[in-house]
Amino acid sequence: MYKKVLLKLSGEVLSGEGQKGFNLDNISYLIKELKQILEYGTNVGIVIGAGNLFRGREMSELSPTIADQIGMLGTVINALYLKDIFEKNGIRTVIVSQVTSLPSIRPIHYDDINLYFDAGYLVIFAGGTSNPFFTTDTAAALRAVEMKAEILIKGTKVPGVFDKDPKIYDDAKKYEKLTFDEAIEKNLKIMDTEAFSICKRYNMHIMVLDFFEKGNLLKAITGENVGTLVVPGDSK
Ligand SMILES: Nc1ncnc2c1ncn2[C@@H]1O[C@H](COP(=O)(O)OP(=O)(O)OP(=O)(O)O)[C@@H](O)[C@H]1O
Ligand SMILES: O=c1ccn([C@@H]2O[C@H](COP(=O)(O)O)[C@@H](O)[C@H]2O)c(=O)[nH]1
Repeated sequence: MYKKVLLKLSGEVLSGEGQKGFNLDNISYLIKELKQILEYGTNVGIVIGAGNLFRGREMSELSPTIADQIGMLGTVINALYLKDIFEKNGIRTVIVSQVTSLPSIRPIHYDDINLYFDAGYLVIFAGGTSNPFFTTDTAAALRAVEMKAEILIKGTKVPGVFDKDPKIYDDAKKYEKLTFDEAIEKNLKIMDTEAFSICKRYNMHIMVLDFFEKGNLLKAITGENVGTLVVPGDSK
């Protein structure tokens, strides 16, 4: 049973696949899945994407640095939205970020993260890495290492890592397990190379799973590989 995890959620978890904005059915599903693992006393940090609002790469009319800043602010909007809904549902939540000084957002202080967990809070890391040219996958890798998580769980809309994008290729084959080196060499685009590199350097295992499959998160917390594990060394 994992006791401290960083959960990276795609923004589309909040809207539904291919949708924009917020869908309350999706959010109540997220709350149910989260409550199951919080009941076990697992400390949860969340990095939320912003694909339901803005992705820098989709705003080609803008300069990349501006588009990416808008994308990072999208993650802040998602974090605020989630904090309020979580708290209305009994999940005490703190948002930390380096990109804003809004009244409901605290700065990231390493010394405080464990205090929040010890006090029973879920911690949302908003604002990505605070730098353009990155994505929230890289932010998730950084925050997982910073909070000393036991594993980074990427909750997404595909059931794991495949040899090619399963949303495009019907004959894509899923890996049960692979190494960071294999993921980087094969340029598997489920996550950024930067995210794999950080996790490799700091021995942070990753589990990629289909977040839309009921019960997957709880199974992952109990150590069951319900998607694909990305690990250092020999994947056999
Ligand atoms: N080798 C691969 N294995 C699995 N998925 C892959 C692969 N290559 C590309 N993908 C695609 O990567 C996507 C991962 O999406 P992710 O959860 O990171 O959402 P995102 O769109 O980047 O996040 P957000 O919605 O926050 O912007 C999947 O939808 C899948 O189609
Ligand atoms: O460190 C970061 C993280 C994110 N961005 C920008 O935000 C959007 C949304 O993040 P997703 O990971 O795509 O959900 C991303 O497209 C970037 O434009 C960033 O610049 N730096």
